[in-house]
Amino acid sequence: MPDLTLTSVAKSFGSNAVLHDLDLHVDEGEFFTLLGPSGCGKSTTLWSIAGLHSPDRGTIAFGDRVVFDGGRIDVPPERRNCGVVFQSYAVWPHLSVHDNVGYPLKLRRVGHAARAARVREVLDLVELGAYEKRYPHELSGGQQQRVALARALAHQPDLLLLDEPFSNLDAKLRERAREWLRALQQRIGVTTVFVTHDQDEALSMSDRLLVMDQGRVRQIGTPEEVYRIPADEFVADFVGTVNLLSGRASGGQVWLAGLGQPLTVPGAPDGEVRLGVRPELVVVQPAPGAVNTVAAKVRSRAFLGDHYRYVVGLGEQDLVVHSLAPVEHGSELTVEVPPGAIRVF
Ligand SMILES: Nc1ncnc2c1ncn2[C@@H]1O[C@H](COP(=O)(O)OP(=O)(O)OP(=O)(O)O)[C@@H](O)[C@H]1O
Repeated sequence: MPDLTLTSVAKSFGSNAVLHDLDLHVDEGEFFTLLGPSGCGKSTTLWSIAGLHSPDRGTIAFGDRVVFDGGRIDVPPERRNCGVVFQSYAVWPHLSVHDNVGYPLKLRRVGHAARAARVREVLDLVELGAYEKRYPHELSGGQQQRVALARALAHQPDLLLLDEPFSNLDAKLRERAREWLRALQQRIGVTTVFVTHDQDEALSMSDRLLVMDQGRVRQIGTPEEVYRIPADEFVADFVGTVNLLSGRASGGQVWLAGLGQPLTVPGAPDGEVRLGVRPELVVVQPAPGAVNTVAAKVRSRAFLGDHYRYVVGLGEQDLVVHSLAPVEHGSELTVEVPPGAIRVF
């Protein structure tokens, strides 16, 4: 399986500049996710890799095979050897499961016997071995989506490209489909680029992910890196929930408006600062002697099954806190904002 490299890829549609000199590298066999809000350019990136869009500039290479280089090289999609699955599975309604999956092989003039054997092999891989003779309307949404995946894998693609493949599935099915697809990808080891705007999907499935905003890379990292050490406010806010607090720093102490005591924030540069704090890292009812303990009033409380979500007043700002500890609405409590839980932006 080749790796994938995009260098300075730029793309505009008319006056709308969609990709700005995008650089990315996907390792061999890696599950790499493009994550970002609607319209940020994820699909345009994926389509450029597949050869369905021609960028204005830049290079795209699969291993050492350059498939796009400015105006000089532009290998057509059918010769890039990608397997692509779109949001709408686009299985052909008039073809049986067998013929849908065998179609890319037929295009490549694979003989009848070899084709039938490979179709059986990939249908077994996606656990649809018993459905070969059925037609798409006789399958559930999840099964149709697996037919689309089998079709994308039939010709042993160099790269698997998935554009929001789960968005038509309901929440429960989507969760199962994630685990199943990730396990399958690991088993066959195909280099995969996955597009989603769903942070849970990106965090739970990826080896690494790229957070994108308006056609630019905000951060590339493992799920843990992106969640725990977000590069900026945008990433912190887009991936997970974060409290963004404004304050004034002086000598490693940050004063928040309306709070009668500073928070200790080692390394905070003097002047106006923005702090990011994950709700689950705030401690309710801290141990005696803890640093950064403050009195806070519970402004709202919601029970979410596996934890409570509180909004507490921290000076003039709100702080969202996730905790297992039951506390009454309106009560005064002490919370701890550990220095290690604070990111300075
Ligand atoms: N064929 C096209 N012609 C003109 N503009 C396009 C075309 N395809 C995409 N765009 C524009 O490019 C921008 C990026 O679109 P793209 O589909 O890549 O975003 P996305 O991040 O995949 O969004 P979504 O999650 O909604 O699919 C949008 O402003 C979109 O309107």
